[in-house]
Amino acid sequence: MTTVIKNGTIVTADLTYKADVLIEGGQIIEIGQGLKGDEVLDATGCYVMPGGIDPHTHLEMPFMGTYSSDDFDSGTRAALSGGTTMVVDFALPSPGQGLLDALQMWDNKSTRAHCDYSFHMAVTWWGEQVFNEMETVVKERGINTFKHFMAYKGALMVNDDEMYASFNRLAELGGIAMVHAENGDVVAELTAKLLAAGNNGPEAHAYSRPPQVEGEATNRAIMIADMAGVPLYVVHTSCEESHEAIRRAKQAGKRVWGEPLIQHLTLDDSEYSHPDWDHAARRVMSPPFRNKQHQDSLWAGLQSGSLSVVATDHCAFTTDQKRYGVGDFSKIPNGTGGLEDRMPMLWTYGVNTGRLTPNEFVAVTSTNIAKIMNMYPKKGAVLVGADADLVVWDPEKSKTITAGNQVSAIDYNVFEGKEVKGLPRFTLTRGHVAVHDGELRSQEGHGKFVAREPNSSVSRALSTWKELTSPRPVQRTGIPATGV
Ligand SMILES: NC(=O)NCCC(=O)O
Ligand SMILES: [Zn+2]
Ligand SMILES: [Zn+2]
Repeated sequence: MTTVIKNGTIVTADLTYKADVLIEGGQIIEIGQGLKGDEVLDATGCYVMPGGIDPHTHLEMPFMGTYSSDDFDSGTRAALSGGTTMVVDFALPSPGQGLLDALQMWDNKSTRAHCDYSFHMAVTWWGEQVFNEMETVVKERGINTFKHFMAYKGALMVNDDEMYASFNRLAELGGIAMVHAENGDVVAELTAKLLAAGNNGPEAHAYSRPPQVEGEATNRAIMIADMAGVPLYVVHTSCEESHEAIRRAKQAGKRVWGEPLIQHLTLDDSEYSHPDWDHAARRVMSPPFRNKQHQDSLWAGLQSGSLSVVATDHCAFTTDQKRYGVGDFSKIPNGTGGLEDRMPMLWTYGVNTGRLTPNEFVAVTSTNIAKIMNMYPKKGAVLVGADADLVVWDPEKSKTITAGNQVSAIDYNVFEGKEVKGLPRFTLTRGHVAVHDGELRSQEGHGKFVAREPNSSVSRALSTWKELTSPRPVQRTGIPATGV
């Protein structure tokens, strides 16, 4: 059985051209003119692009006394309905739990996935077991990215010595270090001070995490990664202070990537001043939403290439869950949704405004992610032999985002009321048409785990450079005798 996408314009990270795409066995088998297939998808007036990859999701994640409400079933359905065909979720050991044990839990949850997925591993504590199991995770489980939380003190946070040890181990294994960059010690102090002063509403969450805590931690992580000789990926870059550190590092030749979220690009901190407690609490996430100047900085980063990808950090809690924090903002589960809306929101606010070209859109939503995480061109490409994870994008199709029509399991949407123009006509996951003219036809369990090899070309280049420039003893003649 073959499927052909006809009459569309292919848009990749570097090319735009008219051609048909023929698919068989879940892969692209031919690209050309006048192709024929058993099933025909008409892409007239549409762009045929690599499906979106969301490199940062938390599906059914145990966090702050509860579980995020979208699981691998509803979360991946939401992804597909918005044109995202792959998610990379975080396997998160609780402190003291082994990495392989945690991975087993994520393996069990992800059997319900409707689209392909992969995992990052989180390092939430440090010890011999973690050191040893990292090798198995990389070499046998196909996971090459490891996240470190510099915030959430007393829960997930790791200290500098632990981070340095883990980064060194990753450099040996050919992996990539990731960080949630906020200074957790300072956040804890500010939180206590705000609560003591009676500042307990959701707006105080933002006061407790100013841009400086993110800028400081980003810079610290960059320097530690440089000393360990490991590439670094900074998740949810939300402000100029963090972007500036990344920009400076890149200009100095360091291997660092920054990941803004669609929420930080399009929603600002005025949301926390809303008179309705629920409205503000639903938008509590870390880092918090920032002001317009920070947003401009993030957009400029995407345009110039100092920031590399756009994610969601999808970690959706219901209003009831958010209410755990009534009277104490530090108990509001941190996280927002966005899986379903990332692609249409970025197209509307990025491409339709002229901030991004369609090719740049593909780069930051898919291709750059596949390259950084070492799964290109299986994913993130429209090429013969690539997986047929594709979105047929109708730039004229529009809708108003509303929780009433969303796939996500929660009862609100942080983008409620936003008009988006640019939506999928078809979304294909390994050739299966999961969205057909707006109708969701996805299949539970269709999604497969995508293994990612270590030693990407960037990792290899960096280790070559570090080896070449490593400290060496000076060869001397005539060394004096030791004094007595
Ligand atoms: N970002 C957030 O607030 N929640 C999800 C966990 C994390 O990534 O920090
Ligand atoms: Zn985080
Ligand atoms: Zn996250």
